[in-house]
Amino acid sequence: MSTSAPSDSMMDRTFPDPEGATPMMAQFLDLRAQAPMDALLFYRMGDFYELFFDDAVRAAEALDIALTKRGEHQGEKIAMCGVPVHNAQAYLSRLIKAGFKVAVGEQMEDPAEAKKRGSKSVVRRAITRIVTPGTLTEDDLLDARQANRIGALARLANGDMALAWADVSEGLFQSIALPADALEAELAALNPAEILVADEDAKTVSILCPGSAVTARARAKFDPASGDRRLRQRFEVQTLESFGDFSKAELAALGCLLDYLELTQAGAPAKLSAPVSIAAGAAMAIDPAARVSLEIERTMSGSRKGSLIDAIDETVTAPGARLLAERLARPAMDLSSIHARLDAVQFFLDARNLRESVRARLKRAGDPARALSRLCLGRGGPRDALQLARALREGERLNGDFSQSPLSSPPDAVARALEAVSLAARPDLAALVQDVEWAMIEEPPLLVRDGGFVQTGWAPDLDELRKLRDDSRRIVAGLQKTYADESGVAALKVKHNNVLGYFIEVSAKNADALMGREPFIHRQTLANAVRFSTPELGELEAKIASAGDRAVALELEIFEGLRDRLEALSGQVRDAARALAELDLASANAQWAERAAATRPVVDDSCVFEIEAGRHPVVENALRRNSDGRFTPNTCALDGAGKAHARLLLVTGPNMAGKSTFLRQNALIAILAQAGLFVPAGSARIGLVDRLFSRVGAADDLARGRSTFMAEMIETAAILNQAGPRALVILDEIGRGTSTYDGLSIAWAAVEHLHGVNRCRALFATHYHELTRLADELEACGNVSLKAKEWKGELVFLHEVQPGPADRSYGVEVAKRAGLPRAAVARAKEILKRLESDDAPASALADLPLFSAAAPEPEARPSEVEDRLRSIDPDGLTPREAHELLYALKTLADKSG
Ligand SMILES: Nc1ncnc2c1ncn2[C@@H]1O[C@H](COP(=O)(O)OP(=O)(O)OP(=O)(O)O)[C@@H](O)[C@H]1O
Repeated sequence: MSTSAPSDSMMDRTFPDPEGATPMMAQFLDLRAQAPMDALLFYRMGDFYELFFDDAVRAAEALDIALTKRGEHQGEKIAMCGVPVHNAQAYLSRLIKAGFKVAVGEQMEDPAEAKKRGSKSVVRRAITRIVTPGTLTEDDLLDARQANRIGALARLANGDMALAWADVSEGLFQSIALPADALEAELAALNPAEILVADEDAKTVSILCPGSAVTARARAKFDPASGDRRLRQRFEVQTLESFGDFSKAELAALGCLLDYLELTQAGAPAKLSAPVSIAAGAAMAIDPAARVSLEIERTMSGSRKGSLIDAIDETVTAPGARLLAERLARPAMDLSSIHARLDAVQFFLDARNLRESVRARLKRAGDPARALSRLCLGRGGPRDALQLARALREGERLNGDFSQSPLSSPPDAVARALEAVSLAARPDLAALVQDVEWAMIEEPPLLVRDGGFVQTGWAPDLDELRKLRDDSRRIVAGLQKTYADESGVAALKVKHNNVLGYFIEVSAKNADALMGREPFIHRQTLANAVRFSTPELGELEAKIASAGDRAVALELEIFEGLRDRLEALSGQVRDAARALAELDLASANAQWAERAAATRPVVDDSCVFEIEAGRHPVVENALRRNSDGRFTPNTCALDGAGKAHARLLLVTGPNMAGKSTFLRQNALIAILAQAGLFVPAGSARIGLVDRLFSRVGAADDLARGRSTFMAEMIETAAILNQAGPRALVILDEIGRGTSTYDGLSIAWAAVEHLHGVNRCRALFATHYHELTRLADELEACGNVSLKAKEWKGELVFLHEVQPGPADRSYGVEVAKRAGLPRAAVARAKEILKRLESDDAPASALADLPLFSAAAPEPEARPSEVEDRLRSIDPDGLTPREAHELLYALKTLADKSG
């Protein structure tokens, strides 16, 4: 989602002043002045949201709806467009996706109320919400399996930085103080839908976060002291110390974020958990290039299909899937939590029956965290409340399943999650769940507005009103027969509409039978029908309407009561929702481990990286799907200390032999292991990796005006400057985008630097065979290569990693496989032979005759005359044009002649 397009030009807009405006237009302009300039204003008028002036022009274009005019203001017609309220969500969604924000101006009173103040008075309206990409809660505006984060980046005058973020749909509220070199990695991990920055940082951040809507805020909004005050007020504490130790920059970022959330929710602020400060270094830092090239959450082309997460995700709930994404975005650095998560997966792998019952129960649990947020924001309906109760009920049943299981007690992480979903330990919540389940019908409506969701038997008063309403309706239905008998018009019908209420309708030819006769009162004559009312129908109408209204009001009251109780227990509900997601993720990873023969990694504080029979889950899946044979597992052994194994391995081998796959699979295994998940390998031992760098696959970074080579060098520079001894570095063919000698020298120097200065674990794939000599000179540098062999003149890749360097590169054979014309392949072989036979390649090239024996056969190409002839449409030519064309063709033929 990119918002830069609309929002850039939105800030420069102006709206007319209210001088001489009609009362309604004056009210519109007043609301318009209150709404942020970068938002469109939806102005509620009955069943429509109307947009005026520049808002209307932009919305009509973005939504492809009619732009009309309505009255005049200061002598100019007012542009207008509108969207129906009942369908507003769909339009909102399109506008948000197109990068707009929308301020919603609602009617705050019944039009009848306004009339009481005088016939000219305008219905009171107020902005109740500003819909922005980062503050959505509605299911149909959100991706169920993806978190929706809003971030705020504070940069203080002394250079200190912090990032704060919230997930309004889940209530999460966190911050982290950032060293400058961690900014890019943190932003990439967060991947916010919207990010708030000070005006002057907006440009830079929109480059760093190309997928996020960047909202510029005044620098004054990032003030640590007012942030501190705002937070204390909001969370009703004297000091924030009990929540953690926040840096000034964190207070500035959290404060700005809270201010914006309050602004956008217009006085009904999102229910947020108390802020949590995340320690810098608590997660493995993954640089943005690595995140993209490893295709963790989505592929380079942007789809989830084909990504790591898509290959391993076996979760059965959306919150479980979001938790998986969160774990992969921030693999942990804390050994005890990694081990606890792995214990949970191991438990579910062993306890197959329990795993199945957990998964079956969770499938019914839905998305309680998002339902709770909607309810707390006053946007939730009966369906949300019931879904939430059902989720909590399933949690309770899970406790029952576990207590009946003959297995030994579950590991800590599972036991804690079970405790968090135990209703037995929470009597208030248990009572509430029971009440919601009782009060609601089996399939309640989405919205609370029209009632009809409270179960018969729950509230006697409600039943009474409904009975009154239904009895009256039955009497009305009975009256049709009575009136037909009385009037002798068998075809007489009792009908209902909003203008007349209940009425009698007869055809024009039967009207005389009722006209002027008691109790019938003539009301309307239409072309084919005549309508009558009776006092009795009028009375029943009033009774039904008032009983119906009172019944709906009572249902709303019941709903509000349940909602208030849920809100009061929101902390417990949120913990339970999180625990259900934990159970989903652990059991899902066990499910995947069983299917994909993944194993439990050993993660410790050593510096080794020992993967035996490792696989790339995505490539393996693709091979299986296309029946392209089996994935060849490969072993990788590194040791940061340079003792047990090499610290840096040079990986050589032909193109297409599997070098990039080998590099990537090892990086992915490190991420999975520290995320607390099983890994696709025979066995794995991983000493904690604090930073993962990867430069695999060249890509232009046109947004930043960088060529492929420049982008590659910037990323390589970042690695050489930042990688510490705990880092894992994956480098693929650096130096390729420049001349051979330049490239080779850069690659050479990079290997030496990584080996001697960074002293980190590294895999370095290269086409420069000269580099493999470095293994003899550097004490902790080794060679591995991917096997290939020639068989009956064809190249066969074995995809097998073996010790030692590759003997040659086979590039020309790969080109042949790719379909390079035969003549070009022959020519390439010829050139290669010369180059390989000579020590000085430049002179070898100079010797090569420009048109050698292997000169390519000219390929038959259509002549210019033929091309021209093909482009002619004979039926479309006038005789004169045809004549001229004939001459033109003749000239062409003579020229090429
Ligand atoms: N271990 C493996 N087992 C089976 N097939 C593999 C394996 N590794 C790679 N392949 C197959 O080979 C293809 C090419 O792999 P990869 O891109 O890793 O080669 P490469 O050596 O990096 O090539 P280049 O040097 O051209 O970038 C993959 O798409 C996959 O189909």
